[in-house]
Amino acid sequence: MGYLLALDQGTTSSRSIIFDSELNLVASAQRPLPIHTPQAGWVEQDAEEMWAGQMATIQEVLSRTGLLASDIAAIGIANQRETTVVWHKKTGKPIAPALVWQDRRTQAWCEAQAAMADTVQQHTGLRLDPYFSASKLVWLLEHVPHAREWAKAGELLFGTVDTWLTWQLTRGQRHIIDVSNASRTMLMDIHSGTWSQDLCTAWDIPMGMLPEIVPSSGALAHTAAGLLAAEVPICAILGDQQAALFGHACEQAGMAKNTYGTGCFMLLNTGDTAVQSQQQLLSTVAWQQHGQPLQYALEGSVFMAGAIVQWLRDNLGLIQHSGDIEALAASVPDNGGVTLIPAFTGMGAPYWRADMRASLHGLSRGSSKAHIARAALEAIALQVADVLSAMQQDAPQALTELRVDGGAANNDLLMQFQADVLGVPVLRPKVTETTALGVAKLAAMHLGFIQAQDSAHLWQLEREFVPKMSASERDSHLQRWQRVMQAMLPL
Ligand SMILES: Nc1ncnc2c1ncn2[C@@H]1O[C@H](COP(=O)(O)OP(=O)(O)O)[C@@H](O)[C@H]1O
Ligand SMILES: O=P(O)(O)OC[C@H](O)CO
Repeated sequence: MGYLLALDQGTTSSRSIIFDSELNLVASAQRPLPIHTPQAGWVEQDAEEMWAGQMATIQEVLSRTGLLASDIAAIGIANQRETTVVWHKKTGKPIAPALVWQDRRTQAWCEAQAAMADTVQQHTGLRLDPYFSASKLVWLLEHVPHAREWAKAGELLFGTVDTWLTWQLTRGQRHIIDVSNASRTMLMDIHSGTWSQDLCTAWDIPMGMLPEIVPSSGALAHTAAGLLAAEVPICAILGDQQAALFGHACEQAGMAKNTYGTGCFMLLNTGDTAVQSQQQLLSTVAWQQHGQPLQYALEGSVFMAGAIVQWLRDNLGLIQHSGDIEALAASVPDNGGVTLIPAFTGMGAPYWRADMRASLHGLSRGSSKAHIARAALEAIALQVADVLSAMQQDAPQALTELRVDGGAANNDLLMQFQADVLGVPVLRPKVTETTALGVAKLAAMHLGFIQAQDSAHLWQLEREFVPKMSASERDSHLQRWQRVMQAMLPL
């Protein structure tokens, strides 16, 4: 008894991580999660494969530690957000593959809804964009044969990945979504934390298929009898980026983190105020602890970060492993004039151009794969610089540090360049499983293992990257990036 099991269901992999009651990391298990791109702009995952992989990691981490299910005091779930699953209530079978957050097939639908953009922003804090679940849900209702008729008859259920995992963990007893995940559907009123009847009516979405919105912590559910050797309570659920914000102990307004995973997600805690962005950023629910008011964040979402490295690895074969990019990029002193605009799935914040596609600029006869590798890492950091600059206009308190995590945050060259182009120290913690730590901590707080005032001490610095670049060099990087970006924006 007394251990916490965090499920971190990301786009790249499913992970299960066990922490002890003081939140020391005990063990973890990981399974890659395949991604399918059957058409340009389409990005899918198999929801059943996702669940099977997640369950396998639970069993693996338990058997590796020798712990029993009865030793686990609580499960916390952190998940890739927006990804949309629709399944049959009776059989639990998905009606189609999960439409992943990166999927852009609903671009035309979003364009057709343009007149609703302001209403959407006022109600949900979001931009009308294919990124969010609502357009994906409408697409499934319109394109899967019989889907709308089944949905109207109450035979289908919708969920984001937390809903799907909880449904599986409880063997269909609980159909719930935590409020942070619900805030990413483009169907929730961000101020009240309830489903927007107006938006559901406008888009003909039967509200009966929507899950119950619950706080991010509490006695939310428990695993079904027979699934594990004991029934384990589920005490915390958060979208993975909100979980990382919590894991970084950014619990006070004004604190920010950036996660470098498949995409990059910078979140700034704005306390109990849902800031209406003037800079094309998103307003989102950070979390709601049991019995507490909603807390909010401003978010800049970048669609391609570590995924650029995966593209260089899998599509171009420039490297064998993601981690190899650092040595390749470090083998040249600079980018040799090469700029990569990574709009593989359009550009997210602050551009929001679903119609844009990626390009390589400034290639010469002397350009090598090392220059492209360097341009790729720089593109990750420069997108983050764009987001930070937008954020500072919305919430003008100066950011004095940036806490980082995610797979690509292990790349020292990238982190140094990030500190250089931001002009702000970049702080990498000892526990880089920040997402898992965040949701485990939220569960631990609910159980009383951890007190709010102890939270900050759980975050420990591993390395600080101090800006070293001269102001003129920084300006020249930022200006060149902007010049190329503006030139590549479709008319
Ligand atoms: N050393 C590295 N340098 C750059 N990118 C990396 C490195 N290691 C991993 N990555 C990238 O990080 C991503 C995986 O990070 P992770 O935080 O596990 O992502 P997610 O939570 O989205 O599944 C992959 O896209 C991978 O290419
Ligand atoms: O899979 P990740 O960790 O890159 O996170 C995906 C985000 O939640 C998408 O909004």
